[in-house]
Amino acid sequence: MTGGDDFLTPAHLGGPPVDTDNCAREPIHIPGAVQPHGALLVLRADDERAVQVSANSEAFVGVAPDALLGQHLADLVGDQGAAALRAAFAQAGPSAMTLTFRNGRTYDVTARRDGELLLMELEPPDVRAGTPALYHAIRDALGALEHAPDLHALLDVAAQRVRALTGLDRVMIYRFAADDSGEVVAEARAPHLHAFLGHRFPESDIPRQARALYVQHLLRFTADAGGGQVPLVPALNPVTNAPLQMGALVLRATSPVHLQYLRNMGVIASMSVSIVQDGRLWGLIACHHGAAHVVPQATRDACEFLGRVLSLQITAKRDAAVNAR
Ligand SMILES: C=CC1=C(C)/C(=C/C2=[NH+]C(=C\c3[nH]c(/C=C4\NC(=O)[C@@H](C)\C4=C/C)c(C)c3CCC(=O)O)/C(CCC(=O)O)=C2C)NC1=O
Repeated sequence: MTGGDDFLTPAHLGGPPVDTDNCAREPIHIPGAVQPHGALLVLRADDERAVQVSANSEAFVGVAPDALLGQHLADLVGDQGAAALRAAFAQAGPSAMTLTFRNGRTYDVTARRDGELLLMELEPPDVRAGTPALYHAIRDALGALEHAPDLHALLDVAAQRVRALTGLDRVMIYRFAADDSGEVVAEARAPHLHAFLGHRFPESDIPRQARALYVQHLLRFTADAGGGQVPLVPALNPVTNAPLQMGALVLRATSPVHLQYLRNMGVIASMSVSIVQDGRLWGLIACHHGAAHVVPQATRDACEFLGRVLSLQITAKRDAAVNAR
């Protein structure tokens, strides 16, 4: 996804307010801000020096943006950390690691290269990362998905297992119809919550640019729908002279329109994992929580993995049903 004339100018660059008439053109991939539970550092690949950072950098790495811009990778994480990051930046996709910064603080870091830029997303470390309990939960979920007898049972199992893995209040399987409206076709929820199962929602609830982004990037997460957002400094990336492309970033600030939608539903934290079939968004694993909550990196990665397995199993169940005729 790029900027282009089919998107509005971002609000932080003087664009118009987003409303129900133009929200399908909201440039959600270039919000120019991150969610406050993490921090973003962007370095130029050529010289490994910081060129754009989130305004909350001092709270994370102990250096305010003005002093941080221009600093070298090794200044931030030492030579050993820099070597680990170089190996990560050389990978095709994102790499997850835990690093201790020069100020003595340790973070879960998601590192990736995007063209001429090196991106580092910092989040508070996850105590469950790499624990046997997480691996057992993933392995058990895999087995349950593979042994589901039909599509209906498969979707129920997926909702139950993601809820068990994350501890979120509600996990739904949301299936898109041909007209891109959708229906909640499976649900695992806390007993005190009313059911969304069987409810249908209009196409506009997940507009076209969001659906397009979600085919490319399989997981998005909002830790606190009332938590505000932290701008990038400077607003435009000095290497590209354009807004930073943030569609792949888990810290990407969520559309304010969607944040209002979540608050109206009494939902404070939200996560969804794409279910993709034949290159099209078949549906979502849509998760809600009634309080601000950070789903840790390792748990998010496990949910994204289960989403990929679910997509494959849906294909397998569909093909089995066709062959059984
Ligand atoms: C139980 C049913 C149920 C439904 C149907 C549901 C919808 C839903 N909307 C989502 C995203 C967005 N919606 C809008 C815009 C609008 N939404 C509207 O209703 C109108 C007012 C509107 C504009 C006029 C935008 C810009 C985004 C992109 C946000 C971003 O990625 O930055 C997501 C994925 C994100 C997530 O996981 O929370 C979900 C899962 N979530 C549920 O639980």
